[in-house]
This record gives sequence, C-alpha cells and structure tokens, in this order.
Amino acid sequence: QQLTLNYYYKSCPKFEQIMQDTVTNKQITSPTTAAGTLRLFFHDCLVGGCDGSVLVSSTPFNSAERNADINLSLPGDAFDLVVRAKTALELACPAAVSCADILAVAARNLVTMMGGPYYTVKLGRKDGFISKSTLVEGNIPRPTMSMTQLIKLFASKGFTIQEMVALNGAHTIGFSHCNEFSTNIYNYTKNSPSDPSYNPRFADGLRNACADYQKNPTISVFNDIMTPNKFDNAYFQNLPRGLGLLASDRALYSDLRTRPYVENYAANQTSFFEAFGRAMEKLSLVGVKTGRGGEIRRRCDAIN
Ligand code: HEM
Ligand SMILES: [Ca+2]
Ligand SMILES: [Ca+2]
Repeated sequence: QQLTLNYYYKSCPKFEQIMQDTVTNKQITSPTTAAGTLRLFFHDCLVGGCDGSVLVSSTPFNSAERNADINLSLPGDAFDLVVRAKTALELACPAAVSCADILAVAARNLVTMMGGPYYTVKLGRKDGFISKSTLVEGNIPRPTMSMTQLIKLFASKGFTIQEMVALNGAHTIGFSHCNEFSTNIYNYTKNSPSDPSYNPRFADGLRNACADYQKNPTISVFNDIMTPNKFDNAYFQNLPRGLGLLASDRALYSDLRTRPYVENYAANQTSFFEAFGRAMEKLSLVGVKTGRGGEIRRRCDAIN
C-alpha cells in the first residue's frame, strides 16, 4: 500500500479544513505551538517512523517515548494541538483519520503559517503499536554529537548531507533550554569561558540570559536571535557570524562537509525553501505504516 494525496477525499472530506482551522486557532492563542509541533513531528519520524509513537502516554505497564529524557522538553502545546485536531476530526468522521497524519499535516501547515514553504504531505499513515522510551536513544540527534556522528545518524534515516543541513533550518524558529548549550558558555576551557566559535558578544548575552538556569531550568533562548518567529533563512545567515546557538548549529558552518550548503542557503532563501520542502516531504515518509502494519487510534495518546 502507498500513501496518496487525496486519501481522506471520501472518508473525511473536511479533513483539510478541520486541520487548518484547528491549527490556526491554536497557533494564535499559543504562538510557541509551531516550533514545538515541528520538533514533535521530527522526533516522531526518527523513532519507528512517522507513526504517532511519540504521542503515546506512559502507563504503569509501559514507559513510552515521551519519557525518554530527550523528549521531556517537547512542549505540551504541541501535544494539545494534536488532541484538539483529533477531537474535531472524530466528531466529523469517526475512526477515519490517523494521529500520524494529523501530526504530519499540522507540522506542514504551521511551517507555511510562519512564512515558510508549502510542501505536499501524502496521507494514509497508520498509527504504530509500539512506543517505548528505550527505543529512543541513538535515533535522535544531540547537539553534543560530532558532525561525523550527525551525518551517520541522518544517513541511517535516508538523508544526504545536504538534506540534513536543510532540515536543520527548522531552527529558524523556536527555542532551546539553557542546559542544551550551557557547557559551551560556562567554563568551556581554562582560558576561555565560552566556545570560541561563538561571537563573543553573543556568548556574553547567553551567559547573562542563562545566569539562573540551574535554579530555573525553564529558562530558554531563541534558536534564531534575528527572526525567532519567522520561518526564513536568517538561521543560516547567523551561522558564519558565530550566532548559532547549539554546538551542532555552529558545526554546520565550521565543518567543510556542510559549510557550502550553509553558505548557499544563507545567500538564497528560495534555494533553502525548495530544499527544506523536499526534505520534509521525505521526512514525512520515513518508516510509514500502512494496512495492517498499524491502526487508527481512538485517542492519540493511547494504543487501542
Ligand atoms: C543536528 C540535528 C539536530 C539537533 C542536534 C537538534 C537539537 C535540538 C535541541 C537540543 C533543541 C532544544 C530543545 C529544547 O531545549 O526544548 C531543538 C529545538 C528545536 N528543533 Fe532541533 N535538532 C536538530 C535537528 C532538527 C530538525 C531536523 C528539526 C525539524 C525538521 C528540528 C526542529 C526543532 C525545532 C522546531 C526546535 C524548537 C522547539 C521549540 O521551540 O519548542 N531540529 N533542537
Ligand atoms: Ca514514531
Ligand atoms: Ca527565523
């Protein structure tokens, strides 16, 4: 079986409309939803494919993906958006639409709403039967990984170096908690508090912003200081100036395997949008389940 563009044409003709209304409402009332949902979708697809496994809540019998430490910072608003869409869709067309499709379309609509490209999302994903916290480690990139490790991880999911760079352009919106980069700004070496690949004034600003982060771990900083709420190519323009927040962001410029793509996307937003859209279409197809390989969940947070 294959995914198709008009999968819900008969079974849920209002699918697109309900998704667009729900997404718009949620994003207007909670503007952090867009970035959170895009990251949620990324974390879904990298563990067991785009099958909604990340949406499942833990039970006394099962520690779900959400419990893995790397997923603890996924924001509640992103999960809430999926619940809202699912509720509206179950009223209009019961037991027709998968949670995996809801998440894929929500992420796409939000990218477009923030000013990013529109790309097509094929439909007909089924929801997975498995969500285990132990299956997360090693499948999702960490900012502390070397570029060689990052390239290998993305290659294992089917992505080229160029696609990996384009996908990282998602960091043009949203934010990161201080603990994700604190080792880069405090006591980096004996002689320098911060990683020399930072712009020194930016590093000072980060040290200031994060001063209390151990007492208050919720403190976070925009990934793209120039246009944190706009999906554009400013993220790539920041990197050559030492304004990349995470070590993995700055490595995209310092490493010669990835720098040419950074330079291209920094100079040409159209080129970035095309590459990002194509890479997201590809991400949306990673490990998808069809037919009896999955189910339509009644609730997105629990396997039927
Ligand atoms: C080298 C690869 C990547 C690494 C190491 C990485 C790491 C991170 C980290 C540590 C955060 C901060 C999370 C927090 O503190 O709450 C973050 C945020 C984010 N990431 Fe990535 N990421 C990578 C690639 C991607 C990709 C491919 C996407 C999507 C296509 C993505 C989308 C996002 C978004 C949208 C945010 C902001 C989330 C929010 O504001 O709630 N990331 N990333
Ligand atoms: Ca998954
Ligand atoms: Ca931006």
